Amino acid sequence: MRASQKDFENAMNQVKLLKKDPGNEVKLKLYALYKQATEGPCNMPKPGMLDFINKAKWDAWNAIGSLPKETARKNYVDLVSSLSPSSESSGRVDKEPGSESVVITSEDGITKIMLNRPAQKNAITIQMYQEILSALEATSKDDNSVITVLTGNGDYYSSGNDLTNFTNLPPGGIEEVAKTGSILLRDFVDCFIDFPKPLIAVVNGPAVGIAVTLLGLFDAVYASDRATFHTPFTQLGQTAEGCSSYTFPKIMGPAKAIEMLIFGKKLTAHEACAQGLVTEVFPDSTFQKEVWARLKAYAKLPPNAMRISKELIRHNEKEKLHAVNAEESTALQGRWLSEECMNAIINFLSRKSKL
Ligand SMILES: CCCCCC/C=C/C(=O)SCCNC(=O)CCNC(=O)[C@H](O)C(C)(C)COP(=O)(O)OP(=O)(O)OC[C@H]1O[C@@H](n2cnc3c(N)ncnc32)[C@H](O)[C@@H]1OP(=O)(O)O
Repeated sequence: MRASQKDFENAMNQVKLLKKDPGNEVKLKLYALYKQATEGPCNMPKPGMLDFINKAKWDAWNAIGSLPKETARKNYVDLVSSLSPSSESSGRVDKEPGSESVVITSEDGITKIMLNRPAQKNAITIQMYQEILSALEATSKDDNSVITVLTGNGDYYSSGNDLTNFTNLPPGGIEEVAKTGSILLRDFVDCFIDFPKPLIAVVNGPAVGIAVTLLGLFDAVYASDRATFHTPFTQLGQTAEGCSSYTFPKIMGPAKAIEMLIFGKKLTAHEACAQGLVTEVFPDSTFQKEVWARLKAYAKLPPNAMRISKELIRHNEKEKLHAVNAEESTALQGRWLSEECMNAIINFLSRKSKL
């Protein structure tokens, strides 16, 4: 059966109302069929290899070859209807409660900042960096907030930087991404260096990259025995950040820090605790119960005494930490433009069909 122009237009509207993201592969198929149905065979010059998104779109469209417009229109309508059970097309586009990527809650003097992209292992997007930064700024000024906790929802604490942060190229290209990324990274880490109240990491599962390095700036790190600590910077053509080039050698000595930061050795929770990166490890079965009971008790301690003690312990290091952060952010800006880094990201994203 043919699909009419009206069917095609309805299908286009239905796509906008889908509640669930159909995933990149399906979105590329939809794009390609739409272009074929409206313009015919691919007529655009092939985008450059670093223009990830446009290249993926071009590849998808070009792969359809000379499929007739009529057939592309029908395939588009069929594909949309396979994605749209009747409950999907009710027209409501409200966000489901709890669907935010960063969930911030406050109770009993504890501000909890929870990374909430469990399906992506809590990989941190640009928007999430900004939201965490704003939450830290707000909670540092909130008199009702005594301690602040960063944790993850699901089986991971966080898989670190979302590697697709590098693929959505603005008009200024990869250079602009590297420059704005470096500024954001510096501001983000500065905020952890300056945070005035007790800052606790509740590491509920594996941690990767920046989720690990930042731990050197926390006041206590409680980990489930399921957690692991992995900084595969060299494998990604990147370099250390989060002040870890300074804090890790101080915490665990240069020999152990180098194994992690240069060679990408992954530590278990017990190993990280033995190295001084983790304060205490708990069995996963009782982790949440034990840790939150302890944090509730800590949050009842006199807040000003805790704040002043933190200042006494940390203030001598602050200037040094800001300088290290600036250096690391500049080094990474250069790394993000390197072939080593591009190839590593392309490898990850192609493995995950994200290109
Ligand atoms: C402003 C910029 C600041 C930058 C600061 C610099 C920071 C640097 C870093 O943090 S470097 C570390 C970067 N992270 C990684 O290299 C980890 C990459 N991910 C993995 O290696 C694996 O996904 C895993 C080991 C975390 C988990 O493996 P597995 O259990 O096999 O699950 P999947 O791989 O199937 O993952 C499920 C789902 O999540 C997506 N995903 C996971 N991590 C990331 C990520 N870091 N970036 C983007 N997407 C990620 C993965 O693609 C899967 O998605 P899919 O289901 O395929 O749609």
